[in-house]
Order: sequence, then structure tokens, then C-alpha cells
Amino acid sequence: MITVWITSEAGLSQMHLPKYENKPFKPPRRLSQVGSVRPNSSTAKVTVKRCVGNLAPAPLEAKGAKKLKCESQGLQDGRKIYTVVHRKPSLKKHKTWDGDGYAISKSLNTFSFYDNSGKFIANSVYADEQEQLFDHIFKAASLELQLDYEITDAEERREAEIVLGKPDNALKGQDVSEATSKRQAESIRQTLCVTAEKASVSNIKAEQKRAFSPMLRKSKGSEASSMKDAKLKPKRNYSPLFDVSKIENPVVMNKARDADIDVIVDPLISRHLRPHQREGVKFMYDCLLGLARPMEPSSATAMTDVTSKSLVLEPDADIQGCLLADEMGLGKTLMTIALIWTLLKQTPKVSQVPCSQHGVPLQGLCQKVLIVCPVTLIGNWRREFDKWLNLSRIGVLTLSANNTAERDKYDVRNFLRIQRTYQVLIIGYEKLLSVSEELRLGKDSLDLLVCDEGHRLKNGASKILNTLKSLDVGRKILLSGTPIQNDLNEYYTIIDFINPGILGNYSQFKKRFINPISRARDPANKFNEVAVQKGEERSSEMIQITQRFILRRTSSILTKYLPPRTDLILCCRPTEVQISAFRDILQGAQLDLTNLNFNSSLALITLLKKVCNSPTLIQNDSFYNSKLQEAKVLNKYNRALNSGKLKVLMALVERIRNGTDNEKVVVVSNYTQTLDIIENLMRSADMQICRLDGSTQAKQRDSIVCSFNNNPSIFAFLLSAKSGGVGLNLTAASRLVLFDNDWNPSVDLQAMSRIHRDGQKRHCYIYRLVTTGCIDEKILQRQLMKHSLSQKFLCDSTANEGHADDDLFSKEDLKDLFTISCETLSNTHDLICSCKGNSEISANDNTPTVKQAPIKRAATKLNHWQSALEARRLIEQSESENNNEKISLMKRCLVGYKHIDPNIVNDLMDPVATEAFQRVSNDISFVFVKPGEPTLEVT
Ligand SMILES: Nc1ncnc2c1ncn2[C@@H]1O[C@H](COP(=O)(O)OP(=O)(O)OP(=O)(O)O)[C@@H](O)[C@H]1O
Repeated sequence: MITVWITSEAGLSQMHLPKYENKPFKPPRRLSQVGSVRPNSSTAKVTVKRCVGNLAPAPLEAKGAKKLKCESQGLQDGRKIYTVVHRKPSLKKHKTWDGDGYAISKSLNTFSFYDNSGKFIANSVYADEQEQLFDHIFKAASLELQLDYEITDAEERREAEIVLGKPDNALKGQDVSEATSKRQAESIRQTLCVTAEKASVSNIKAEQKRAFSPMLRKSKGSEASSMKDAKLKPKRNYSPLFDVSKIENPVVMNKARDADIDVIVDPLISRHLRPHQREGVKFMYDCLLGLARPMEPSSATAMTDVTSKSLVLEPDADIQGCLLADEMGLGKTLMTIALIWTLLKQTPKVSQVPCSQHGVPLQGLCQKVLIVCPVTLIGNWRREFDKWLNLSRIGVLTLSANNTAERDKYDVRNFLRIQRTYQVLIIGYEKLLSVSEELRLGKDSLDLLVCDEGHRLKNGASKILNTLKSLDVGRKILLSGTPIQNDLNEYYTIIDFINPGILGNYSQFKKRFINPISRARDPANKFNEVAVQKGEERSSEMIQITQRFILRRTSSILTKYLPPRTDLILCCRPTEVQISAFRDILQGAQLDLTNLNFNSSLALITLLKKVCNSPTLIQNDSFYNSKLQEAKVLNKYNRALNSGKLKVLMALVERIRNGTDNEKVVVVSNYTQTLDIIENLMRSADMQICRLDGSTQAKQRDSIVCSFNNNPSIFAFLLSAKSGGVGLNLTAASRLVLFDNDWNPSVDLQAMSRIHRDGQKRHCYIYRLVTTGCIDEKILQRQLMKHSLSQKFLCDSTANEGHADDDLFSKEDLKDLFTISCETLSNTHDLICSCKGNSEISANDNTPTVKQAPIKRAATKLNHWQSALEARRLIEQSESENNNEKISLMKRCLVGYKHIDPNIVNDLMDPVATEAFQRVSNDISFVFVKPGEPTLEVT
């Protein structure tokens, strides 16, 4: 006996069922397929009956037609309905069935067969009375058919009758002669408009779009026909693909009022999802289906409770796409894969897709998904599909880097044309244009577009963006660990791509948002309270609109899943050569300090950054060569270890190689020329390295990463932050040196998370090298401020890629960039703390932190008439308030860091750094260390 627990209104009850006999060739039917196996269903009893039927394919009394008793209630005329299975004839030893359907018998030996949509297949006669009826293989219409079980349950029978087109008086007067049956079947089909499996894909799509796309306008004709469908379509019972009562901690999607069934994430994948990932998958699903999400707290704990419940949500007609902007490493790829798999297999509107006779969808809401990503990530996506689903379950097509253009086109055409082989196409942004025509021709087959590293689409004029727009795919997911930039034009481009029209057209957007927000940001308006306030209002209005479909969580969520991480900021004293290079450059440049602006100073800033890395770099600098001829004294800079940072780097990597248990290191720089210098130095020290930068061919990237992760003799990985950072998994290394900083904190964060991510088993150490008292330190300070600010706004990192956002640079800030402080141990420490290099800032250190507060205070007073003296005093006061505010932002970011003057405190909280200091004590002037907390729970 088999014991089954049935949930009904009366609670759990135990049922004892006959043991399952596995009859040859018959696919077992799923218990949960039965429409009424739902918690609280009043039909639980009925279900059990049917379960018995399901589990016992050949009841004893049904052996042999002559012994068949007419036990079906209401079947006075003796006609019976059976479920059947069918297949094409095959010589294979182990045959399987292709599909299922129904059979109706009028007399004891004449049967009419129908497929599961009610379409007549053929009649056949059971003549071989030696064989048991249920073992008999009928042959008709080029098919082999076998009876499975007789439908005796009233409800199931009613369902079958509906499908077969004979409600109520089902089967009465049915003539089994072939001609009549054909006519009937034809009329059944016409009347019911049953969505047969063979129905054209475009019809099905049209139906889906009508049902799920509030954005898509319905033509009058289609509305009329859908009303007709609704009237004619018989009401059926439908069942979810998974029985939620049998899944531990299921993820159940929210639904619209008119949903037929619950959509439940396959437990195969949902059991791996962490709380924030469960919420992320539901968030994206709601957006794609245009469901208005309730505003809820975004803390991971609050999320856990709701993800296994299905809320009924109102439609949000403006939304059909989303931006998942979680910080790197939070599992955006996994969340997207979970969603894709769900949408490929399930739909809440089962009535609009082919479904089994038990109302389980045989087709999902989506059939073809296009993923576009940087070419470097194609392999990673494929591996993740394999890791979470296994590639035998899902057809994932990637366009190989080795393919010819013709082969790519052929592959894309086939992907879009052939139904079943592949469901997902992954393509690099770089290749998109070469197959754009093929994609456009087959665009109607695409149901979902995923754009990884979606911030690449921020340029409205980009051909890639316009190609993607021309595909006209309604449902879109943009993934980006880099928050959408501060530039409102770019912001508009991306948002309008995800959900066209949601921010109005461009000129409306400009008027309503860009103008007032830019005015408020303009440093010239900082005393204009009206402008500042209006800007803030519009800014929050914009955020309110967009947060309906933007989700951003920070990587702090990951802390408990990863090993600890210690962060060290090492201030490296500039060498004499560097100081003289700075002096030469600044004197030669003859800066006009009163008319500075960021853009005109950019070349000089870049030059100073290069000197911080190594003065050798300036010999190839075009600005230096064209503008600073007179100051050119190159030879004196041309020594190998001519920068403080290079000296410290070499001391560190020596210690990592010789003083640790085979730990590996990643060294990251924004400049390939800097990587050249580092590569030379490390190779001369007999270190085996590999390197990935912008010049590395796409097809080589994967193998470089693999060999680093797997070959124990490769010690170091040199990485160019911008060209190779995203998506790489370098967990073989547990130490990472950021040789220079980018203005944009997220570029550096991206780089750091290459080693501190899932799969990492060791304690990680991140070393940031900054040249003491120089532009390096100023960039670090700016990063710290921005990082604090970006926590405040959902998707406002206030940074552009590759350069700073000059609207937030005051003249004072710019002057500060060109100031070199040779005497200081750390300019940053001087700003934020007065300790002697043996202390730290506690979280309770309460300097003013609200960004606008000081400006408002000064502005309020300045709005009235006052004397010139008073005005000047207030402006000075306001400047100092702003300064305090910057300092407090920096402090906030450095909470938890110990301040260490290594000449006072010997222990740098990392043996490698401590020993390196002993070798190059003169070159490390100050250290900030944030020791890694012990991990609570590592999975
Ligand atoms: N729930 C999980 N359990 C185990 N490993 C996980 C889980 N979620 C994600 N990972 C792993 O963590 C790593 C990072 O995940 P993923 O690449 O999806 O993050 P991401 O947010 O896309 O990051 P990035 O922006 O860096 O690409 C992957 O190796 C992934 O397999």
C-alpha cells in the first residue's frame, strides 16, 4: 500500500492507495496534475478516487472487454470515456509514449480516439479477445494507441466531456461510424477553438500577448475574438506544474486576479536561492507580468516571509521590464536563470496555452529568450545554466567566438525558427550588429530579452541599443551591478528602453526632471533654496516612478555567506623621483587656478595619476609630450622601481609568494601600461603570471581564467579593471592588490569582488595602494564620499565611467587635486581624525551627515537682505559646513577601519602586510585596516 497525505478543508488525512504497478510503456501520471489536489479544496475526496485511477492503470475488473462492468455513474447508454496514450509506431526496444488523449467506446469493441485537445484521431476496433483490453495496442491513423484507464470520477468525466465537446448530454447519440466522428471532431474543433499543440506559435503568442501585455494595445478585432474565445472556451480546472504542498519553502509567484493557476519556481532551483534571491526572482516576475508590487521594506528578513505566498496584485499597465541593479556577486545570473526557467515552463494563464488533460501547462509564457552580454561573460552564463539546471534540461545556444559571420547568422535563424531544440540564445554585444537582420526577421519569436551589464546601453545613439529596440521585445530584464549613472540623459535612455514611455517623451522628461534637477545640482545655485528644493522634489518623484521596476541591494547581504575579508588602505610615500616629476609638471603646466574646470584639467589629472603609478609612464603621455616640452627631463624618471606604490607592491607579492600557504594574488590597474611595468617586474622576480586586459581576445579569456584557477604554478593574475573586471571569477586568489583607484567606486568594487565571491574558501585580503598626499589620495577621498552618497539613492552613484562628474567638483576641490602634500603621513587621515595613528572611528562618531542640511542652513539665511560683511561671513560658514559634510561622508565610509601609523603600531593585522612593511618601512607612511569579521554561515 502507498500512503498519501491529502489536504482538504478538514485538514490532513491519510489515504491508503494500492501499490503502483508500473505497466510497461505507460508514463506514470502525476498526482498533482489533478485539478483538485489543492489545499482547501472541497473536492479532496474526489481527488483520491482519481488518484486511485491514476495509480492503477489496469483495474482488475477491467481485464477483458467482456468482463467490463458499466460502473460509470450517469452512463446508462454504456458509453465510456478512457484516457489513452499514443505514439508513432517504432521498432525501438524500449518504446515510450509521445502524448495522451481520450477514447470513447459505445459498444464493447468499438473505440473513437481523440488527442488531449479533443481533436478526433481515428476509430479502431478491439477484436483480439485473447488479450486484455488495457494491454491491447490499437493501430489507427498511423499511430499506436493504448487505453490507460477508464474515467469514472464525475468531475474528471465532466472535464473530459467538455474537451470532447459534449457537455451535459455527453456522448448521447454519438455515432462511431468514421464519417460521423470526423464531422463531430471537426465541429468540436471549430466550436471550442481549442488550442491544440499544433496550433501555430504565432496564434499562441497572440493570445499570450493579449492576456499579459497591458502595454500592448488590443485591436478591436482581437478584443472581439478574445471575448468570443472567452464565451466559447469551456471552463476547465487547471493545475500548477508543481504541487506546492510537497515543496519545502517554495517560491510562489504573485498573480493577477484572472490567473488560472499559481506559478511556482521549480524546486530544483528554488532550494538554492537565498532570501534576497527569492525576493529578486519574484520582483522581476511581477515586473515582467505588469503586476503592481506593494511597497514593502527591502530588508532581506522582511522578504523571507512573503516569497512562499502568492499575493493577488493589481495590474500596472506601464511596466513590462525591470532593472536588477544588485551589487556584484549577489547572484543576478542565478536569479535570472531561475526566472527564465520558470517562464519557459509555466504560465499563470494555462487556458491560453496547450495543456495536458489535467490542465497542467505544456508550454510556458515564454518560448525563446535572448540574452545579450559582454562577450567575456558568454562562457560564464553557459556555465551558470549548466550549474543550476544542467544543460541537458534546457537548450542554450551560444555563438562561438570562432564562428564565421555566416555561421552565426545560420545559428540565429535556426534558433528563432526551430521550436524545440534551443530556448535560450546568448550573444555578445559585440556580435549583435552582425546578426541584427536575422534577429529582426525572427523577432516575433522572441518573448524575453535579458541585457547583462545593461549600463552599456546608456548611449541613446548607440547602434546596439537601437538594434535591441528594433526587436520590439516587450518583456525585458536589464542587469547591472554598476548603478545607472548620474547623467540624466543616460538614465532616461535606459529607463525608456526598459519601459518605453514611462518617463514621457524626452522633451517632457527634460522639462520635468532634467532641468530642475540639474539646476539644483549646479554649485552656482547652492544658495538658491527654491531651486534646490524643487530639484529634490523632482528627484524623489523620478525615483518613485522608477523604483517600481528597479531593485538594488548591496553586497553586505553576502557577508554571512562568504569568508571574512580584510581591507587595507596602504598610503605609499612618493619617491624623490615622483616628487620632482610632480613639481616639473605643475610648474610646466602653469595652471590658471581661477579658471579651472574638470574637463579642461582632465589631461593634467591623468598625467598626475600616471606619475603616482610610475613616472616612467609619462614618456608616452601625449599631453606631456605636446604641452610640457620644457619640463621634459625624462631620463631621470626612467628607473624600474621609481614609485612608492611599485616598491610596496613588490614587497607584498614577495611576501604572499614566500610567506603564505600557496596563496595567489590578483593585481588590478586601470592602465595597461602600468600592467606592462608590473608584469616586467614580476617576471624578473620569477613569478609566473597570466594577464587579461582589453587586448585579450574573447576566445582566450575563458581559458586564461581557467588556467589561473586550476594551475597551481600560476601565482598572479594581472587584470585591467575596466576591460576585464566584470563577471570574472578568480576565486583561486585570496589576495587582491588595487594598484590605482578609479573615480567611480563601483569599478573598484567590481574588481574586488572577483576574489571575494561565492566559491571562495579562504580569508580574503584587499590592498588598495594610494600615493600619500597626492592625487591618488584625493581620488580615494572622493570615492569614499560618493560611496556614502550612493547608499542613499537607489541608483545614483553620482559617477560616470572613466571620469569624475564635474558638476559636483567645486573650484576648491579642483585646486585640491593639484596640491601635493609631501609632509603628511596621510592626507585622508589628517582630514578625518586627529589621533596619532593608533585609533579608529566608531560608528557613534556623529558629525553632521545629511547632505543638504548645511547648505539649507546657509541658504535660508542668505535669502534675506544683509550687509556684504554678513553675506561674506555666511558664505564662509557655508563653505566650512560643506567641508564638514564631506568629511563626515568620508568618515562614515571608514567606520570600522583602524588608523595605523606603522612606525608606532607594528601589527598591521595581516602578517603579509606587516612583513612587507619591515622590508619597505620607509615607503609605507600610513595604513587603514578593516579586519574581516568572522563569518557566521558559509554555504
Ligand atoms: N544561492 C547561491 N548559492 C551558491 N552559489 C551562488 C548562489 N548565488 C550565486 N552563487 C554563485 O555566486 C557567484 C556570483 O553569482 P553571479 O555571477 O550570479 O552574481 P552577479 O550578481 O551576476 O555578479 P556580477 O555582477 O559580478 O556578475 C556565481 O559563481 C554563482 O554561481
